[in-house]
Amino acid sequence: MRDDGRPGLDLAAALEGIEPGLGRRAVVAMSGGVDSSVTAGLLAEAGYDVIGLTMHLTDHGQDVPGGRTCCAGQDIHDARRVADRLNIPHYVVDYESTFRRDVMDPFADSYVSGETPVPCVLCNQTVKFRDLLAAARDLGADILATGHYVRWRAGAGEGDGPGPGLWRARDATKDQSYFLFATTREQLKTLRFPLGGLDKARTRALAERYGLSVHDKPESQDICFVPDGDYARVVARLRPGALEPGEIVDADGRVLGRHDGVIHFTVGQRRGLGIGGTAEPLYVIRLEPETRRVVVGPRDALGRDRFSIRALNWLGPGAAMPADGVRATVKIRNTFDPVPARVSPLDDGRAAVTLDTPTHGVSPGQACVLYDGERVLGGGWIERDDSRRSG
Ligand SMILES: Nc1ncnc2c1ncn2[C@@H]1O[C@H](COP(=O)(O)OP(=O)(O)OP(=O)(O)O)[C@@H](O)[C@H]1O
Repeated sequence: MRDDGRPGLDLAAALEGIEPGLGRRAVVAMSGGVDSSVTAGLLAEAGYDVIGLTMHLTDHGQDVPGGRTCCAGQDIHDARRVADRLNIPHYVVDYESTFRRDVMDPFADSYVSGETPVPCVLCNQTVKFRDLLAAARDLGADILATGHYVRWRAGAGEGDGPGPGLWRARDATKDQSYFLFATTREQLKTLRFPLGGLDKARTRALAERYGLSVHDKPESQDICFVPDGDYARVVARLRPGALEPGEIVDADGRVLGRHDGVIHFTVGQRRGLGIGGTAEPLYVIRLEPETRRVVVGPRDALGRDRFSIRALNWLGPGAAMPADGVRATVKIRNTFDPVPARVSPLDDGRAAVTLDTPTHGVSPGQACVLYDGERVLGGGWIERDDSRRSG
């Protein structure tokens, strides 16, 4: 493949990791954004017979001024224009009810139960890599590609795990591996992520090179169905009973104030507690939805070095996590740097995580993703620690 000579645009690097298409069929999940549009362009250029699929997921947030919603009218229109420009067929699939059932409802229930969920993982796990993957196979696809920034590599043979694995994106600032930890090996056999070796500037340069109108489209929001960031409003709409008031207490159970619903809080939060006048700043230490209590304390009380995770998905060497556990670096939030830990398997697909040093911000419902350097070893969901209760 040639480089077109523009500064910073190395097409050979962009196509690294993409097997030659040779007329094989690729379905591309096209959101109407620049990333998946360039993914489609790259695969067409690599010789694939490309079909674009856009999922209609929700029109939630349409009423929010300036909000870009996923899969709403404008995005479908953009995806269609890109497909026209690339001269590939494009279809829209309606997954609104499954998105509601498998992503939005669990998102709301998770907040109601005092957790801080990561709906993008659920969306990848269910809507994209279960339903869309099945649709792609029905269309005769050899591969399903998305515009996620993560690197896919075929298994390197013995000792390296039975099948393909995931590595962090070359561009650390765009890396989406945290949101993809739950992808199974079976799904990975068909999935490809052609942007894993690119940075965003190169992706935009490629979009221009392909003449795509979306080349300067703004980045999408963190959570596509909460375009203005007001997740509590979305939860309240889905679960009208969730806005029950309660008490803000310290670790000894002393009442310091009142709140209008645990869904407004997340572990580690400092702002918006509405309890001024304390000697030192207070943080949310724990949420107790059963009693509708928000437990607060000094920053020191936030530090935790042990917790458990559930629904462990293993992508490291071997078929499962070694029985005596692994050393890994673990990311407990997408925005946090990985920290060193020991992770040991428990029963029922759970694992015990022991951090080398206590860390702030361990939050039930968030994903804990395990890495060996750049390689994703897998991950699970952080569980609530029910051994601690306010007095
Ligand atoms: N509604 C959709 N229909 C089809 N595919 C989608 C849709 N939403 C997301 N995807 C796929 O999932 C990938 C990651 O989604 P994410 O919401 O993180 O978008 P993004 O990183 O902003 O990418 P893009 O620029 O393509 O929108 C997209 O690149 C695309 O391949």
